[in-house]
Amino acid sequence: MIAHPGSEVRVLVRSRPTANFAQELIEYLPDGQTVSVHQRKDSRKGVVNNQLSSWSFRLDGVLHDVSQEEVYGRVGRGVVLGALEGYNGTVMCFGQTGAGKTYTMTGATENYKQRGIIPRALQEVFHEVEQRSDHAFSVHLSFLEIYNETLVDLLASVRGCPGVGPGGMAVVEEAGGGVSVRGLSLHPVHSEEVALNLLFEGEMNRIIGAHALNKNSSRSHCILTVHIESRSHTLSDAKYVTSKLNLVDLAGSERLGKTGSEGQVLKEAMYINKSLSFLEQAILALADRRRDHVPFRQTKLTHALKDSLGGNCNTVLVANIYGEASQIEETLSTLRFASRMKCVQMDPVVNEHTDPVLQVRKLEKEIQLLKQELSIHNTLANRMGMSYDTLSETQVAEIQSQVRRYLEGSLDEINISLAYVLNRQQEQKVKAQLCQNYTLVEKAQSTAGSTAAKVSLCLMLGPVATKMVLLQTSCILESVNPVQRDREGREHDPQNQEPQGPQEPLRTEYKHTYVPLYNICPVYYMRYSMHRDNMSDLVFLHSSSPPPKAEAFEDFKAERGSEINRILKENKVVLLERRRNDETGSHGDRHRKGRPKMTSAAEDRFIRVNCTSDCIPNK
Ligand SMILES: Nc1ncnc2c1ncn2[C@@H]1O[C@H](COP(=O)(O)OP(=O)(O)OP(=O)(O)O)[C@@H](O)[C@H]1O
Repeated sequence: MIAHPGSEVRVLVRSRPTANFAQELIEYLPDGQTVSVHQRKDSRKGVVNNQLSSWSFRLDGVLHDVSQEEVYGRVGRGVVLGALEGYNGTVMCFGQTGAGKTYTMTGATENYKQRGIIPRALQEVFHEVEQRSDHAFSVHLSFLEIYNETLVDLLASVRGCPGVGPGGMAVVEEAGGGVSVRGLSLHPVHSEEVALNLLFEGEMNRIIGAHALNKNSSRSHCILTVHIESRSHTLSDAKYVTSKLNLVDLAGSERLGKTGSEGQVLKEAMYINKSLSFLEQAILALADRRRDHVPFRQTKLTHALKDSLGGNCNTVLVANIYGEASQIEETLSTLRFASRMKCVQMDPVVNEHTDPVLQVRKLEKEIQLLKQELSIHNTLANRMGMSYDTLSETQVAEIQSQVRRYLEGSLDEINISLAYVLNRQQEQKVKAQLCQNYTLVEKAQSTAGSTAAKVSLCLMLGPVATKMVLLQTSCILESVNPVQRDREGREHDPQNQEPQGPQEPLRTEYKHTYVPLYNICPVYYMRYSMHRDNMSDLVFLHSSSPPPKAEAFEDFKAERGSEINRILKENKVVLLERRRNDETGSHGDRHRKGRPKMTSAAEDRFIRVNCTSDCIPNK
C-alpha cells in the first residue's frame, strides 16, 4: 500500500508476549487502533495517593498476540511492493530494550515460521522480481551498523568486498536531499538465498551484549538497505526507477538502573540513549510543520536516516512495548514517540531517472529514422542524393585540392563527386568565405512570368573567382573555357596557335549554359556568363523560373536548333536575293505573276512563320 502524498507515517504498536502483562494498566480498545495507558502516581515522589493518570494513543494498528506472518502483512508488504515500483520505503522498530524489536525485524532463527520482516521482505522482493518479467531488476544489499557513534560495514567480511577506502566511512549528502554512506559496500544479489546469506553474515557481525533485561541485547543500530533498480522492457529503456528499502532495527533505550549495565555495556547504553534522544528531537521537528530546520546532523543515526523518515519515503514504524507493570514508564515513553512519529508527513514519489547514455543512443536512433524519412521525402520530391552530413576532413581536402589545381590550370574540369554535397548551411559558409576575399554584391531581381522570388548574385569577380564559385556550388559544369574566333568566325585554339604575322585581335565568345544544380535544395538553374571585361554574373533561379525567352531562343538556335537556324539563314539569303532580283527586274512582271510585293518586315514575319516548328521556342 503506497501512502498518499500528504499522509502521515504509519505507526503500529506491538507488545512482547509476557506472562505478567499489565492488563489493568494497558488497555487495547476494540477499534484495534487505540492504546490506553493508566499509571499510578509514584508514592516515592512525596505525595501518597492511589490516583491514576491515563493517556490514550490512537495509532494505525495494534499487534497484540499476532503471528510474524500477520505482522509482515500489516507492516512490511505495502512498503516492499512500493519499493519495487520506485518508492523509497522504511520499516523501523523502536522501543525499550528487550521489547522485541530484533524479533520483529529479523525473527527467531531457530524457527522458519518465526522469521521476521527482513527475511520475508527479501523473499517477497525476489518473488516479485521473478513474476514481473516485463521489467529488468537489479538488487543490491548494504548492511550498516552504528555502534558508539561509529559507522561499521557489517558486510565488510564478505569475500571480494573492496573494503573501506582511506577516507573511512561517512554519511554524505546527495544532490536532491538524499544521503548515502561513503565506504559502505554494496552487494549485488540475484536470489533470495544469496540475500539471506548476506543477512546472516551481517547479523553474525553485529555486536550484542547481555544485561538484566535481554541476554542478547543489540548494542547498536542497524540499517539493512535493499537498493532496487527497475527498467521496463516495454516502455522507454532510457527511463528507469530506483528505490531504497531501509529495514531498521534500532538499539533499545534502557534505564541504567534497571538494566544494571556496567563497563562497556554501560558505555554503549549511554551512546544508545543519546542517539535515541536526538532521534526524538528530529522527529519532533519533522512533526512540527512550522519548523524549517530539522537537526539531522546531531548524530550519525539521524543523519543516516535523513531521507528515510517521512518526506519522500513510505515510512512505517513499529513501536515495540514490553507490557509489564514494571516497564510502564518505558511503554509510555515509547508510545509518546510513536504518536509524534505519526504526525510526520510523507510525500512519497517515484524516483524516476533518465539514463544519459541510453538517452543519447535513443536520440541517435531517432535521428537515423528521421534521416531515412527525409531521404524518402527527397526521393519522392525528385531530390536525389541529398546529404545532410558535414563534410569529412578528407572530402574538404579533396575539394580544396581540385579547386587549387583548377585555378592553377592543371585541371580542366572540376569533378567533385556528388557525395560531396553542399547543403544550404554549407553554401552560406562558402559564400561567407568568399565575401572575405572578394566584393560580393547581392541584389534582388524579378523575372517576368515567375512568381517565385529570384536571387541574383552579381559577383564582381575575375573569372578565376567565378570558377571557384561555380565549383563551390558543387555543380557539374560544362566547359567554361571561352572560344576565341577571328573576324570570319573561325575558332582558334589558344593552345595550338601557329606564329603569324601581325596578330589580328580575336573576339572571345562565352557560352550561356544552364546547369542544373541537382544537389542544392531546392533545385536551382544557374546561368553563368563571363564577359570580356572579366565581370561575371551568376544568376540563381528557382527551377520554376525558366530563362528569359530571348536568351532561351538564342541558346536554342546555337544548339538544338542550329540546323533549323542554318536553313532559316539560307532561306533569308535566298529571299533577300529574290527581293533584289525583283527590285532590279521591276520593269517586267514575269517572275512575280499574281503575287503582291512584300515589305521587308512582312518578309521577316513570313520567314519566321515558315521556320517555326514545334521544337522552336516562340520568340
Ligand atoms: N512477539 C514475540 N514473540 C515471541 N518472543 C518474543 C517476541 N518479542 C520478543 N520476543 C523475545 O524477547 C526477547 C527479547 O527480544 P528482542 O531481542 O527482539 O528485543 P529487542 O527489543 O531487540 O532488545 P534490544 O534492544 O536489547 O536488542 C527475545 O528472546 C525474543 O525472542
